[in-house]
Amino acid sequence: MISYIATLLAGITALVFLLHMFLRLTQDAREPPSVDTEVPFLSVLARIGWRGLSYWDKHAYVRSQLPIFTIRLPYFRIYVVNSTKLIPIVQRHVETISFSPIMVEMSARFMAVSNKTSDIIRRDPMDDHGFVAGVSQTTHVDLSPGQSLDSLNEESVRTLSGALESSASAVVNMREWIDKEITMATTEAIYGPLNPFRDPAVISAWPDYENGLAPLLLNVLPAITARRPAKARETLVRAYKRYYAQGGHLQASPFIQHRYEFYLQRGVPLEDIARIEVGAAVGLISNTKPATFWLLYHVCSDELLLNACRQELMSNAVHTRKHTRTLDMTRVKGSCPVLFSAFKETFRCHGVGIAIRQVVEDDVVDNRYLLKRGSYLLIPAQVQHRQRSIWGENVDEFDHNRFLPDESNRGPKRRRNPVAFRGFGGGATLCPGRHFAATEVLAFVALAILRFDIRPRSGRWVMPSAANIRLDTMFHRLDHDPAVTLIPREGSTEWRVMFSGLDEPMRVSVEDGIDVAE
Ligand code: HEM
Repeated sequence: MISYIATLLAGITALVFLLHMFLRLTQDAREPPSVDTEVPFLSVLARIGWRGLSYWDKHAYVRSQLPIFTIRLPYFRIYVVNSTKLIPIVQRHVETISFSPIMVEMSARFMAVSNKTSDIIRRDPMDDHGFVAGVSQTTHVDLSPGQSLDSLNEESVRTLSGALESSASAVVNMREWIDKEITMATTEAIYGPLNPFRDPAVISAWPDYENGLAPLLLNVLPAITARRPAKARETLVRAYKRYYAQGGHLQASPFIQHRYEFYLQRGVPLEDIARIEVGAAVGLISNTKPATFWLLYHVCSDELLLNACRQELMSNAVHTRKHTRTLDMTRVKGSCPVLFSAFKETFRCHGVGIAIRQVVEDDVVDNRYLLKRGSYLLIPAQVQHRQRSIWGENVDEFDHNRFLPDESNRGPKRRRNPVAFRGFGGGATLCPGRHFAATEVLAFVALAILRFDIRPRSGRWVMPSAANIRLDTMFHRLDHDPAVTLIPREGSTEWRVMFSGLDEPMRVSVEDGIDVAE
């Protein structure tokens, strides 16, 4: 028995020694240092298996304060960028560190397009005239400040305002309520009168699809691991095919029309246009819903913040005429600093997106770190959002005043590094939907708190836990859905919405000049 154990221990020691040798031989000294190498390749696998996606930000960051480090896995490397200084540098290497190859891979897996379309998507992935770059350009144009974005904003806010009209109290599950209204407001604005989300089959298939994105993306034994989401996806694809066949896109927003023309010019068949757009719908609605939930939760659960938001909305953004009140969304966006500060703090505390890129060619960043071709590179937003050196000692608290402009005039403004705010990502893949999403989130919360007292059924607000971070989400997902009572505040008042100024960008990223003064 003793000799058996001794042999086993000797075998394990030899294996660990060999793995260390292999690691040393294959890791270039100029590469970022590798971490979690007690047993090379295996200890990191065990930790990822144990902690899931929270490994990338929580564990890897806590273990290592390195500006950038390497995770060695059996077949590939992952570089994780921690340093705020390195982020803009890495983001400038668009030719060599790119999202395009990942986009190509993802479209084949989770949209399940035909081989023909897969080939079209794969064409020139790194070229400005390639498919991936082309869709991105079209999307950015129609979602940037201008006429197209104005009409999307007006339509979605109008739908929200209609949906939140009520003169009687109601009990709702808060997440379910927000999910439904945000989904309908967004999709009505985007898809127009033949919106596929008017179909109850689409509404009921959506959660299975959205909750199953990770298994669809991973594509390991999909018949077993992704059966439900794949079935839900087919229901959605059928509805989208009907939408295009009936000419729904001809009455839709320029965003949909231009994307449709782009696909047609590239020779994508109708079935696959439907598949691509079902995939794109995730970006349209899946992050706006939890963002709205968390902002409304924080505003309603803090009496001081609630009163401050109501007061500034009433003073700065609401016109009253007899029994009619009009909420001016341009003023909500530009003249309600407390609500806007709470909005950004919500993104700082709950924004958990992990930007993922592939290294397309060997490259050296910041004149010192060698990144090897074929590796992946991650920029976890949570690492930035929890930097004590940037956000201060109260980094772990929700401080709704954190982003208030400095009105104290006590000398020159101290500015925090705005790169550390990554609620909408940054660089070449900065979220093009940020102006639209921000307008919608603020509109929902403003209308909800002006029209209702929102009280938790349990008697007190309890912060929902959101332990699970998932591959497919940019925001904390809730583990349970709190029940609340909506009590109308002014029964006889008629509410309207308007935009007194159009073409207004939202300053929600470093690229927009976000204000993060202290
Ligand atoms: C609160 C809501 C939203 C959040 C938190 C959010 C967050 C993000 C983030 C973090 C990225 C960057 C991903 C990366 O760098 O890898 C991104 C990209 C993107 N988002 Fe959003 N987003 C939201 C709403 C929207 C909406 C409403 C749309 C469309 C109308 C949209 C469309 C996109 C697209 C198309 C990209 C990819 C951009 C590219 O590759 O060029 N997003 N989003």
